[in-house]
Amino acid sequence: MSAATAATTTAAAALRFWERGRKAVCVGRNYAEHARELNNPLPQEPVLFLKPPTAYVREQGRPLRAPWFCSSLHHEVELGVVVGRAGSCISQAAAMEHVAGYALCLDMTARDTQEACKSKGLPWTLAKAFDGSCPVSDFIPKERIPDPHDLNIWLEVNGQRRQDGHTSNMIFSIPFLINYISSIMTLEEGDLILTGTPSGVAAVQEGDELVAGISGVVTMRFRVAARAPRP
Ligand SMILES: CC(=O)CC(=O)C(=O)O
Ligand SMILES: [Mg+2]
Repeated sequence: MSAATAATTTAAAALRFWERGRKAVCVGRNYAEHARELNNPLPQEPVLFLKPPTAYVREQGRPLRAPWFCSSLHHEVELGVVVGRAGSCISQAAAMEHVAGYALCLDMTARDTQEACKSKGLPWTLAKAFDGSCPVSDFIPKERIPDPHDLNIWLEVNGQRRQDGHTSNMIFSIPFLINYISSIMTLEEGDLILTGTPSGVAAVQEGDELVAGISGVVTMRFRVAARAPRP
């Protein structure tokens, strides 16, 4: 790809990716220590699920809250990869050319609902895809992160560090994930790939303050509100 095309790609995706109505493709169990803490087997292939665009929440927007059916809302801090150029069946060699940048993300999870779904062999949609289930940071242009596999990602609840991971510990690398995902569904400009959470996931309560960061790059802050009322 020419330098001019690359610049155009990055500029286009730097427009508010969370407002573009694109999907979030999420990877589960991509850190061994997290798979172990939930007694899950290590994956042989990436575990994928989706969040709709209505999952996105911005830092200055509404607070986080559990959906009405959930009594155990968990935080999962994750590195997000913002797609800058559409493609399907993207090779690993070309994968990074399709990346416009990054975002810090929280894969908020209705853990009790997820456990119930797992035990019944049902998909995780209720547990993962509810409104507001994906708080995101500002867009981080690709140039600010020379190596996305060399980042410390962390999360604190009320000033106490709960998650402290390093992206070098991902089981499946970003090029592998882009190749794998795009062999199943077309990746479009503005899509977000959540690359999985390190260990330390736990429940949040009403009134908690969550602060998360990529060391040296970005921090973001969210407040937890009361659970949504049953409609
Ligand atoms: C067990 C999970 O919720 C998987 C997941 O989302 C992850 O990040 O790992
Ligand atoms: Mg996750």
